[in-house]
Amino acid sequence: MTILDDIIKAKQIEVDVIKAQRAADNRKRTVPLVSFLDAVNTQPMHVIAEFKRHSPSKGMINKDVEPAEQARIYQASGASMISVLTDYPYFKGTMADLVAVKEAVSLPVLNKDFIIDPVQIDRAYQHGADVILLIVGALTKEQFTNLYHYATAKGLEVLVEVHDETEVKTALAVDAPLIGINNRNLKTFETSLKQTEALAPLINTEKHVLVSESGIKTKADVVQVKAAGARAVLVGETLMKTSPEAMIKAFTEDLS
Ligand SMILES: O=C(O)c1ccccc1NCC(=O)[C@H](O)[C@H](O)COP(=O)(O)O
Repeated sequence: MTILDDIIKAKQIEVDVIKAQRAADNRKRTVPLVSFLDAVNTQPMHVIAEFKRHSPSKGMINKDVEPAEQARIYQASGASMISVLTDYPYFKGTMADLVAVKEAVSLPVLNKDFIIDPVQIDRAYQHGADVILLIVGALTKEQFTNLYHYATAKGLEVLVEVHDETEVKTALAVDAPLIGINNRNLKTFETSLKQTEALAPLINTEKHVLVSESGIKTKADVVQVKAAGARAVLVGETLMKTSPEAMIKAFTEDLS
């Protein structure tokens, strides 16, 4: 059993609750969809800045920071998208965090959660997400393919997260434009940028936008994954713990 197995088990219970409450929740999306992919060729490296209070690997990261304020700082500092973790049991995030962030910024907003059912995609859409995450390793190939097409049919963009060669093939089978390689080993929690270097050659990075996720701490890390073909980095802990202004600036400037 990995932490991902535990999270998915808990998610099934959450999905049952969402389904039970669905009839009472008639929230309509009131905000336009904002594309991440449309702006991807405007600069050599993008920062996807994550609002992440807590994590299974690190425990409490920052309980004091407020989501709308943090998102405004991320946007003003040059981030290209804001990622909001909405899982509560393991990350202490909520859908209210997502709504607060979407209201605070004009950037695209990624709903980072562990999606296993279309009701979660409906919920993300209703709460103003522009992009959702699908973790290939959390789904069967059939589940993944159905959820992928369900989301894109609603106009959402999908960040398809992979951990190994088989999962890369699954992402390529739907021709996913946005593929994230997660550098975190979900058994040991260790992060290694070698994961991006190992899997990137399997992906045509001219055609697919490659995101290197997790464990990005320094400018040297960004330079390393860029050399492997990444066009964006997804950064959580580093931006929640240190000065996000200086970090985002350093991660995006003087790169060609
Ligand atoms: O962060 C964790 O401990 C974690 C554990 C199990 C599943 C997912 C997990 N994190 C989700 C993420 O993908 C990261 O929040 C994201 O890539 C940012 O990572 P970092 O910059 O290392 O905070």
